[in-house]
Amino acid sequence: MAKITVNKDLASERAKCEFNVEELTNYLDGGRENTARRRRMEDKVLSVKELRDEIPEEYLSHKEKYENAIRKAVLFYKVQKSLDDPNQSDHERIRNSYRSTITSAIFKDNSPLTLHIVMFIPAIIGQGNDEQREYWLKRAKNMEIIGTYAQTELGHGTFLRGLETTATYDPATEEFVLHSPTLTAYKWWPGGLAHTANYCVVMAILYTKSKNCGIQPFIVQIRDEETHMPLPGIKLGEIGAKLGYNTVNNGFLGFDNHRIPRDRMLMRNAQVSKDGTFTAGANSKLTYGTMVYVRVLIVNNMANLLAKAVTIAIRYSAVRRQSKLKPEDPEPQILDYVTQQHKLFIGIATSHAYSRTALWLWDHYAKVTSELNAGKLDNLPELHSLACCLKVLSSVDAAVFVERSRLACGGHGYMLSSNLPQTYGLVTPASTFEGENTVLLLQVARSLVKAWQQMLNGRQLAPSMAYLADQKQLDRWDGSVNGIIRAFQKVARGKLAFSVANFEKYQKMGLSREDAWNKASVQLTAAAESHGRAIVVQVFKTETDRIASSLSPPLRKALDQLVELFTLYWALERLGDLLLYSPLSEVDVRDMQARYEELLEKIRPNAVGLVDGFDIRDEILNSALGAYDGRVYERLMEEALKSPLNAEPVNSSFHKYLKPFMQGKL
Ligand SMILES: CCCCCCCCCCCCCCCCCCC/C=C/C(=O)SCCNC(=O)CCNC(=O)[C@H](O)C(C)(C)COP(=O)(O)OP(=O)(O)OC[C@H]1O[C@@H](n2cnc3c(N)ncnc32)[C@H](O)[C@@H]1OP(=O)(O)O
Ligand SMILES: Cc1cc2nc3c(=O)[nH]c(=O)nc-3n(C[C@H](O)[C@H](O)[C@H](O)COP(=O)(O)OP(=O)(O)OC[C@H]3O[C@@H](n4cnc5c(N)ncnc54)[C@H](O)[C@@H]3O)c2cc1C
Repeated sequence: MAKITVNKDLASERAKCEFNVEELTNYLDGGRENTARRRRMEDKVLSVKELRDEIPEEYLSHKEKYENAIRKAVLFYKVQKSLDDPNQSDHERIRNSYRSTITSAIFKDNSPLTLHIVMFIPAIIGQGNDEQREYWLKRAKNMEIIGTYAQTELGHGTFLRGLETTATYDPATEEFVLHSPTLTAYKWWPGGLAHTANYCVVMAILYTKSKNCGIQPFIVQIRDEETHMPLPGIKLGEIGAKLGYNTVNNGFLGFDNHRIPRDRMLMRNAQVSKDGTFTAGANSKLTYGTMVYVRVLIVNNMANLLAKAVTIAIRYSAVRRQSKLKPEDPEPQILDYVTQQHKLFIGIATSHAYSRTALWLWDHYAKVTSELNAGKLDNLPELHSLACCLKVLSSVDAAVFVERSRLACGGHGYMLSSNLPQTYGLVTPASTFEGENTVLLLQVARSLVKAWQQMLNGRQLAPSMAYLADQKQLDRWDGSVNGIIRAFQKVARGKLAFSVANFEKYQKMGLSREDAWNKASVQLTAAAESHGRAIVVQVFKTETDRIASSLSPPLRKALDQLVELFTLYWALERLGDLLLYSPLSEVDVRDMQARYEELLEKIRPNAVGLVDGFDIRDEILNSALGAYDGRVYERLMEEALKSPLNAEPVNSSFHKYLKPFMQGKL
């Protein structure tokens, strides 16, 4: 293997690191064997040269980007399949891949098959009865058919009960008639729907015996399996260029009285019999299960995308020298500016926080799902609330800290060759898709208000809300991590109590329950956000303590510093709340600020080691600024030279427009 020359600043950063980077990687992967397995997979995928782009994607046309993405998606799927361990259960396969970011090496803007894997197959698993699973899963998993999840419409994304697509049962032919009565009823957004999928799970309002039976899932063929032409009665297309996700092939879909057989309604929960009799499921919200699943996955996805962005920004900050700290000294590495450390170290800590939280949530999801399969529904509301609030917080934080990583790279962060703009394009839609964040916070608030009433009635609360029942005030400020976690719980409790009081006050003032809720909703969403913060700091601390106990002291120390930094960062961000709801004094604030600055200083020598520990390969980072060797300027120039405009010294537009214009001839 050719020896790589590493930028000397990066090399000296690596020499300074106080812990063993490989040990950190193994910790993040969940063990040495998992690291080895992940690397083997990456080696294998990256050895396929056809999966690499000859021309940077950004110089392709919209159409070429899609065609190139499909070419790679097919090949990538085959390589992945050849590495698959058939003995793993679906649950193990997903859990074991939580650190896999190899997809990013192939697609800068995500794959057109994402929705097939992430929603179509899970919808069949979650919504299909045994017979339907048997038939459709085999076809979907073998890629004999490609599907997506078609729920959102041009007129409605959030309000599912307001969807306009109808599925009307016709007992005479034992068929459902799918129809889009208006333009706003067109399905709009589903990934892969435009030109990739030939099937989809369509969420539509079921009518049988002239009754609205609510939203139900239907598996619908939309294109011919041979010719790929849209079937009669189906209008399909692409929705156009977007901020990101441009290779995901998001599409639109309209139905003109399109008929499908009765057995195409996914009938795990609710059923329609041959004569049109509707049997409701145990809980109508089980129909929303696919969304809960994806919300859980998003938390992990956010942690991985943030790890990528912060790796790029930290390495760049070690290489980049700018300005002067002291007049007599040379220009320092920008990583030596404490403001730069403040911008970036929180990104490292946040990626760890959500990576831990995602695993914790995934295990909780798996437990509740197996209960649901056994007919026990008691823990569904808590799971829904947790998935909503952790999806919201992880997506908001990832978007903020990815963008901050980009800004921290100055002008070069604006270059597509840094891969930071595209990474932002991948994190920011997560605040919208799978439930718009404000709307999901209102769902969390709804569950908190309910819990509050249960507490007042002396009933036991779900574990993640149990802290609400602790009525004891904090008698003194405890600035330890555990002390701050308790203070965050007091903040969440206090804000909830305040918003419930206002909600009730508005009703007493004569507002209807709905109007009072709307009027109190800014406070309610703030209480929901605080509840989420309390959960994340607590899970981050307890899970790190639990898993890191057997690590070497230097690594343990570095992880404890990240947990403390994360906790202090949010305490300082939420000073107003803490001053209102905890016995925090001005002196305590000064102490916290001093400790925060001390932590930045302690983390500084380990910063490069910490991001190296994420072990994200250059091919996955795809960044001129973030490569392992730190050849930032050389790579920026190499990438610049790939611009098609640099292929010729004089562009034809000079002779056509500029020259006549400058010579007054145009
Ligand atoms: C660590 C392990 C991970 C490993 C990872 C492995 C690697 C794998 C690769 C992963 C890649 C990751 C992902 C990245 C790519 C993602 C691509 C995504 C593309 C996007 C797709 C989409 O966006 S699909 C469309 C999504 N749409 C939405 O989310 C719509 C949002 N709207 C709603 O959900 C609802 O309308 C609503 C909840 C806002 C309101 O519904 P409704 O009006 O019907 O209800 P109410 O408000 O009246 O509430 C009634 C009652 O129901 C309860 N409830 C609501 N929802 C649920 C639910 N889902 N489950 C359970 N209960 C629910 C609600 O709380 C109320 O209860 P009450 O008791 O009455 O209070
Ligand atoms: C990249 C991307 C990929 C997507 N992929 C898919 C897909 O594969 N399949 C699919 O079906 N959908 C998909 N979607 C659609 C996505 O799920 C919706 O955009 C999302 O659910 C939000 O709905 P909306 O766009 O209708 O927003 P709206 O609900 O119209 O939201 C607009 C504003 O109104 C506010 N608002 C709405 N309702 C309330 C309320 N009750 N209280 C307070 N405020 C409210 C929101 O907070 C927001 O500020 C995708 C979207 C994106 C961006």
